[in-house]
Amino acid sequence: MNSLGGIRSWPANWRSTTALMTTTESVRKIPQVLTVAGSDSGAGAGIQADLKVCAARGVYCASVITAVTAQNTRGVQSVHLLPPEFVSEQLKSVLSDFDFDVVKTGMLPSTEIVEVLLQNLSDFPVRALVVDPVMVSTSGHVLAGSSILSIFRERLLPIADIITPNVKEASALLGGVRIETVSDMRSAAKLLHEMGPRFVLVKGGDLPDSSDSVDVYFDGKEFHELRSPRVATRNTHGTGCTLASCIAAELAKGSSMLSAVKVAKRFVDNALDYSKDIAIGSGMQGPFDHFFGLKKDPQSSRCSIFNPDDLFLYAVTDSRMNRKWNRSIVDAVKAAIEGGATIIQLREKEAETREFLEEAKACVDICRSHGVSLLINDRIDIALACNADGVHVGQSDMPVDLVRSLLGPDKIIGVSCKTPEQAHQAWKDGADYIGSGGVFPTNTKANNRTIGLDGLKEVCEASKLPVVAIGGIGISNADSVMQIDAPNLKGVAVVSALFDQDCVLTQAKKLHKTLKDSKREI
Ligand SMILES: Nc1ncnc2c1ncn2[C@@H]1O[C@H](COP(=O)(O)OP(=O)(O)OP(=O)(O)O)[C@@H](O)[C@H]1O
Ligand SMILES: Cc1ncc(CO)c(N)n1
Ligand SMILES: [Mg+2]
Repeated sequence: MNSLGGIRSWPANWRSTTALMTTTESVRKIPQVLTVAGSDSGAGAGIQADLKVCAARGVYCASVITAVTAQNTRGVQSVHLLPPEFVSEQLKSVLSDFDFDVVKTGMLPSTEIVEVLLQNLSDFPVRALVVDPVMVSTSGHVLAGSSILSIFRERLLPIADIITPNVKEASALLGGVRIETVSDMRSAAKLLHEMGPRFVLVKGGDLPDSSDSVDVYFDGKEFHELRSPRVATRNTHGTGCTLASCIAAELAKGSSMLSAVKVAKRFVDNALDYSKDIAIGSGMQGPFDHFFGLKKDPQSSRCSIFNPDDLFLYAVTDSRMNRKWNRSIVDAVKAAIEGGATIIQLREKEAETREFLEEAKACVDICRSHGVSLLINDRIDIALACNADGVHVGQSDMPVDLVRSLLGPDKIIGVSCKTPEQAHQAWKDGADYIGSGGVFPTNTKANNRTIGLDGLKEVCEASKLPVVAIGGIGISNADSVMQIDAPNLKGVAVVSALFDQDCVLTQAKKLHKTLKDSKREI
């Protein structure tokens, strides 16, 4: 938070105390969020959504209620504001007792209620503040009138770490500017950032005529467009509250802001998709199910999300080669990382499951200690069992949308694609990157059609996802691959060039240098 105390080290290395705390025998602190918001009797949005999201993400959530709404899937019938003094009693009660990592605000329906919130936050400083400036429900009902605009602009936004207005709210905060396109959203995010919040996310769920659902994130320097296919469903009641609470929950677990926002967006996508056909209530704004991922352990999720630049030097292991050179997978992986590999994939086609699992666990430990992500080829079961960072699948392996639903929103998924159509499908299905090739002929994969540099370029141009090139790439031709002039081509994946060699470390270093040099030339 900006002026109310708390820490100021966003975004680089902020970690909640919870994430850093070691557990002792008798005390285990779990991440804690406080939501200050309105009650929705239909339980799709407001306090009820916040509680469900935090529970689904493995985070404790306390709730201070600012208003009670009579609301269902048809709309808001009535709103009852709680007396500001009583909101203050609730705030004092929990803030003096709990050790919150993050405070998230939703419906703050009057200036007086914002005043008591500000007073309590200055009495009890918290580590981070997420402000969802709720003003109008998607059904069109006013939840906080224009009287709150000036205190929002002057006193609440400047102390927020992130604000998450939808397009109507962004427009209201900016005095009524028109926001009808993604470019308008970018301009709005920039202007809102000037009001003082450290990060801005303008949500595009309600943007007219867009087939993708696009949110615009601005950190004061760079914009990120977070884009996903729009889910065709009437069950979108509470998406905004869900997104902001999920951001708060991820921050409480120790995520950086951009990771938190990306995971939250994917959480909303997954929940909407999972619940698109459910029927609750008779109106046009149905709620959705936040617990689609109940089977998974949210606490075990990684703190940092996929960084496309990690595809730079992508090392893929091969058991035959390791046997030939008489080295273990673990030694091969260690040497590759020491030589500069930026991501590792274990590709074990013949290994016994038990043996593979043990090796994979050992590799996870090595990779974690070096901050390098580890993916498993094809074997979703092994990836889950060893808590790898993700998987890489081929076109005839398990479908990517199913892999995504099994692994949840925060694992990395890569998919091999030879054509623009496959690349588009990979994006639609929720992959994080594509591997494209074989670029050149290779002995590693027999009978594999090569696509050449032209084919690679065509796939890169069609792909909304970052691309890593694969197939017959080594020190002699890596430069020609990197020179194809595609901004989303992030690196090369290699097998023989590293592992069918006497010294993996030396080859990795050489290849890393080659890639660095060719990057400099581009
Ligand atoms: N049909 C959809 N498919 C995919 N994502 C969606 C859809 N509708 C909304 N979203 C996403 O949900 C999040 C919330 O966006 P939205 O703009 O609807 O917020 P809001 O209007 O504040 O929500 P609420 O409906 O709770 O008032 C955003 O990440 C947005 O992109
Ligand atoms: C109580 C409440 N808060 C927020 C929203 C925004 O969706 C809503 N509809 N109801
Ligand atoms: Mg909406």
